[in-house]
Amino acid sequence: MAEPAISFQDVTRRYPQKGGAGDVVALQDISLDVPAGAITGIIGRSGAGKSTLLRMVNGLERPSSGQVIVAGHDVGAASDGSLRAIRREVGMIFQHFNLLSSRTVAENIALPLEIAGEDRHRIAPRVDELIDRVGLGAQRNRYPAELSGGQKQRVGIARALATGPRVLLSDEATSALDPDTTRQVLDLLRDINRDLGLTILLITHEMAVVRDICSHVAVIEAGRIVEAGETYAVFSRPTHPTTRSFLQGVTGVAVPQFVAGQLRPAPQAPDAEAVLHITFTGRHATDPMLARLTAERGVSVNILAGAIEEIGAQPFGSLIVGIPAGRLEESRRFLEEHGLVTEVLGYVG
Ligand SMILES: Nc1ncnc2c1ncn2[C@@H]1O[C@H](COP(=O)(O)OP(=O)(O)OP(=O)(O)O)[C@@H](O)[C@H]1O
Repeated sequence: MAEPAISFQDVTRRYPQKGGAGDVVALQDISLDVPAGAITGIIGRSGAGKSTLLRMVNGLERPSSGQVIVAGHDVGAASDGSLRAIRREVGMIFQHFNLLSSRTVAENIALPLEIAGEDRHRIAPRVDELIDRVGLGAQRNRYPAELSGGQKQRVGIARALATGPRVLLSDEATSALDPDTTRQVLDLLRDINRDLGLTILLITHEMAVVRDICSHVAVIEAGRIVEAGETYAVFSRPTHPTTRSFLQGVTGVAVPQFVAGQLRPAPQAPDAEAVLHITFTGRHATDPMLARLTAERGVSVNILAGAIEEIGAQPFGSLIVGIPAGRLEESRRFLEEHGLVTEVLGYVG
């Protein structure tokens, strides 16, 4: 396998509390490889440790123990000089854009080049190229106050790309934007990833962002990574309750209210129905397996909720169905043998 762009190795970060009340453990024993050239999402709730993790990549935070390796450098152990070199390799964009209000679009984008001591004559053409890249030709000489949120984030992206980094960090970059603008900014990030081969590591609390652009995902909860892998695999077979709860919002299916109120952990009556969550993935996503279950095995299937969507370019379907409890095991075996993933949510009756 190719060398990861970023490697977190047994990283722990503690913050001492005032008054000697013991340490806050923001991150604990984090080990994670971020593949080069991919878009990786770290998803977690507020306070889970996302920002702390992201800020370690450019040395804004240092681990209490463990190592963060970026492009072969141990960031936590880096001297000020090598930290400057690492930061040229790592761009960052922010939820609230962090633009300088007294500078125009072009001047904001030029800033990192000026700081890096780039030759004046080389700055102008580079800024033009970046403005083109993010589609802000008409806004070149405007000030941040004259821009929409989406335009401001485009400036942020152009500025982050100015020094030609290999890694782009995104700190909730679309959280302050409306859904349409979010879509456009995510599309831009995906184009940049594809065209420049840039590694993107983003943090978010929205699974829709992960679904839409991340090839890899890690779920963080109370300072620990509870699940990680390729997005499609994690969406297909989530193993941790936190992942499942994040997925509920984006896979479009929830147990309907009239069923949820009656669900029990075990069947009570001889004619009870089992409520089954079925995930259809990859080449099986559009197979008519439920029709075959009925036709070939004579099992009646009661569809309660369902949706089919795309993750990456692959179809992904979720259905919630009712099946006679007495036929449950046989039906699950049939569906699983044909590549579907099933989970029993409970019983009605
Ligand atoms: N400088 C600090 N001093 C003390 N505690 C801190 C410090 N920075 C972060 N923490 C604590 O570490 C934990 C993780 O914080 P972090 O900001 O990384 O979470 P997060 O997932 O990014 O949350 P959010 O989505 O709300 O920004 C929290 O309990 C937070 O209170």
